[in-house]
Amino acid sequence: MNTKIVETENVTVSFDGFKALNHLTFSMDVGELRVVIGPNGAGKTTFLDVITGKVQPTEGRVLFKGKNTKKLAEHQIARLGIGRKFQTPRVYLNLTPRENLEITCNRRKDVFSSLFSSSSKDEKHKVIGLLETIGLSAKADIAAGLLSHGEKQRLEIGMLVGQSPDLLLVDEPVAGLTDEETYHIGELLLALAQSHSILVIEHDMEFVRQIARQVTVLHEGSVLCEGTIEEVQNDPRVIEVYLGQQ
Ligand SMILES: Nc1ncnc2c1ncn2[C@@H]1O[C@H](COP(=O)(O)OP(=O)(O)OP(=O)(O)O)[C@@H](O)[C@H]1O
Repeated sequence: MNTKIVETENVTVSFDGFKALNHLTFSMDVGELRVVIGPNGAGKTTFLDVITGKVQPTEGRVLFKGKNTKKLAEHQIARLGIGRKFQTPRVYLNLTPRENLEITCNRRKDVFSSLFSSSSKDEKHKVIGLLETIGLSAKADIAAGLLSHGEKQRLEIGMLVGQSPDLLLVDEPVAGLTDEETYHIGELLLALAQSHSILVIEHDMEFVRQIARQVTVLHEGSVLCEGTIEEVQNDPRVIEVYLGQQ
């Protein structure tokens, strides 16, 4: 059995000759929670784009659960078991959190049949469990548009989890959140990490300290260093290119 959930081997992504990723070799284990940090322009978003197939490597290869994703379209890679959370929440604001979750737990149906056909008992239980996990049971039946920014972020994370992905990619989930909301997102990711592989990109070092086990630092499209948060924070190279500027 392959113990790696995702691997990039010597991946380069060139945009008109500029290398956004430069011979990037990275891997993470099944079940791991990994945080990726790095200065602006280090290649963090491109790194997620190359994993999801939004961008093709110019050189090198990407493996998901041991399978080379080269020939696959973005939606096919998603179906292999990757859920991606973008920076801004993408939830249906006119629907309630419960309805938002019902739609995503039931991906084979379209939005209308999900809403107007009765869900099975199992689906209803799954949604109730997810509402609890994301801490929105008390707000399950109000319009999602009335939720705070942090609650919307938690709802979207719940929607991704409802699709039962093997790997969750989470891009800067706490940008623009209050300290309290940031803490809630951290606790949620830690709870989800007990049963999912999660890769988080983040700038907020307080948040990184809350959730991080293993940290990867990207710089100029390559891995600058990897280690525990203490190791990374004390690495002179990281202080020079990143932490010293914060
Ligand atoms: N489609 C593109 N065409 C040309 N250059 C690009 C493209 N996408 C990204 N780049 C460049 O590649 C480099 C890496 O970008 P990327 O967005 O991956 O960095 P990042 O680490 O996510 O930065 P930030 O922290 O600011 O979001 C940047 O210099 C960016 O300008």
